[in-house]
Amino acid sequence: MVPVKKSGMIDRWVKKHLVLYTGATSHPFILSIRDGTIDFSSFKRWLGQDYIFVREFVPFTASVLLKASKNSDDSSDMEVILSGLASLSDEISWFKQEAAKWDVPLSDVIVHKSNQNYCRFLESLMLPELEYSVVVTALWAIETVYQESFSHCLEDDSKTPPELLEACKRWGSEGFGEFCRSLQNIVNQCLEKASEEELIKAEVTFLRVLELEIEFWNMSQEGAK
Ligand SMILES: Cc1ncc(CNC=O)c(N)n1
Repeated sequence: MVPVKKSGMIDRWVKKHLVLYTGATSHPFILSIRDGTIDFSSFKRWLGQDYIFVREFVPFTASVLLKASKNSDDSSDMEVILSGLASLSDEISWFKQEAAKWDVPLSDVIVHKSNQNYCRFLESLMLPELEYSVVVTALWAIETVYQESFSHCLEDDSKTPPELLEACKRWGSEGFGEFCRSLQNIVNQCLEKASEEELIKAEVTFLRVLELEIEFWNMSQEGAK
């Protein structure tokens, strides 16, 4: 049997699933920020819901860190994931400040169904039996969707409202892009060593993240349904 070449798996998956990937990274919600037509009530809805999501994302990232420390032979994996985890502390403070600025009461946000589904998915990935290769793929995908999305709002010809620039820079800037590329290298290395079964699980997980991200943007744009 001819062995399947597995290097650069992420690039290949992105190409293979380009329609879904673009659906998540150039969603109408993001395009409405980019062209300045966004309805601020949508932004406020996103803000309140994303704060809830990020609070759940902290233990998820911690669980990936734990698996990196046990499973990876490369200690730099742990350092990259730790830096991501550490930056979430600042991110939570930013959400609180931003919410105060926009009069979004974070204490009584009603968790929307799409957000609940996403948080439940994160919980399922925290189970100890889930392989490091699968969960680090999810981490990469979750971070990269935000990176690519918000970077569109910083492009030269974008008309992003000044009030939203800080949010866009948080994820769209070069620094966060560098972090996502480091994650991508980790994932590619991991997948080179993964079994065929793990590869399939990781690809399915990648696709599920894209779907959940699209649903999250839909919810932000369309409101409670
Ligand atoms: C729904 C969603 N996906 C990805 C991110 C980015 N990661 C951490 O902030 C996020 N904040 N929210």
